[in-house]
Amino acid sequence: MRDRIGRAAHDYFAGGAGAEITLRDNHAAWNRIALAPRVLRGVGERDTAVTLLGERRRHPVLVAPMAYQRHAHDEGELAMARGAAATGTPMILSSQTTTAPADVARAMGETARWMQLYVFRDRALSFEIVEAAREGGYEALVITVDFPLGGRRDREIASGFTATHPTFLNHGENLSPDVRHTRHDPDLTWDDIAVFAEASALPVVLKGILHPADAELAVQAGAAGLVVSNHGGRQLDTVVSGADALAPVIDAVDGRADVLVDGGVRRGWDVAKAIALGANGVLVGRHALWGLARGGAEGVERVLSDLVDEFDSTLALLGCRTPDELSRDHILTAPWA
Ligand SMILES: Cc1cc2nc3c(=O)[nH]c(=O)nc-3n(C[C@H](O)[C@H](O)[C@H](O)COP(=O)(O)O)c2cc1C
Ligand SMILES: CC(C)CC(=O)C(=O)O
Repeated sequence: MRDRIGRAAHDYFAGGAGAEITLRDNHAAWNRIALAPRVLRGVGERDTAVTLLGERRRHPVLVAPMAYQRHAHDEGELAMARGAAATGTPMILSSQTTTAPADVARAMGETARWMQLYVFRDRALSFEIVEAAREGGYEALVITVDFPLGGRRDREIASGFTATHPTFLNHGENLSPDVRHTRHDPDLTWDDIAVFAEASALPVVLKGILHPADAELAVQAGAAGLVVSNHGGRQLDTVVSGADALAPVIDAVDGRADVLVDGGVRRGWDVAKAIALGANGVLVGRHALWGLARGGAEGVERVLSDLVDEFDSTLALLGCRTPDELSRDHILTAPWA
């Protein structure tokens, strides 16, 4: 993959904060959960559909927002959108998209798209994103709340990635790590959330919640959903994984908002574990990105359809016909953990 996309882009995509302890743990944490199947339950007829933000979706998987996708493949976000749409997978478009939101919206067709929002010091830039979300028929605004500033990413610093494909916001200038990591508004607080909710007139999802007390504040701030996430291990090293943070957040939210989770999701049984713990949906980041880098839209489609097929067969093997039938009764702390 390094040969295909270059070392700097590879290390930007693959890398995490610090010594990447959290990055490694994100996938390992799913493997610390063991599954406890039930048998003889008549699972011939199954349906992977779930309800997310009040809408019925074919399955619980979404594509996570990821910046600079043209550095992974020439067709960037367009190919990601086509691969996602082919599998009925909602895509969350990054604020740092290298393709115009309107073009991505067209490529998504009937499949849902959500827009991710970074709140910059220059609020006008953020309102441009909100406007693009409205115009492109995006169905939710995903405000990322774990980025007061960029994490210290040793691998990225060592290889010095500079984003050279223009984003729809930066109107052409190259984005060095210094610019990338200091444009965000570090003074953002809970009070600001309502402003963007109002401006967008869209349901708001807060991405980057790990603490149950913050989950409570998110509900009080009017969030329709939240994403339990450590930003793919890219912000603060040694923070808890999404898998481990999930259950306390679900208990705190107590059904008042949708709860999604991300970090290290690669297999159908990872998805099943998230749903069994009580999540409504799961975001997939790098797993989809490597599909894009390997094979464009077809690569994305393959990765996502394999993941959903594997989730479907996991349902059957756990004795469930629908995601609703998954529960904490199906999971144990792994004896090997
Ligand atoms: C290359 C890359 C770029 C990312 N860009 C963004 C972004 O623009 N906005 C955002 O909210 N999260 C961003 N993230 C975080 C992802 O949305 C997601 O939380 C994370 O990748 C999930 O972990 P996983 O890659 O292990 O699936 C990015 C992640 C990666 C790997
Ligand atoms: C441009 C960055 C802010 C995108 C991002 O969220 C990341 O690299 O993790």
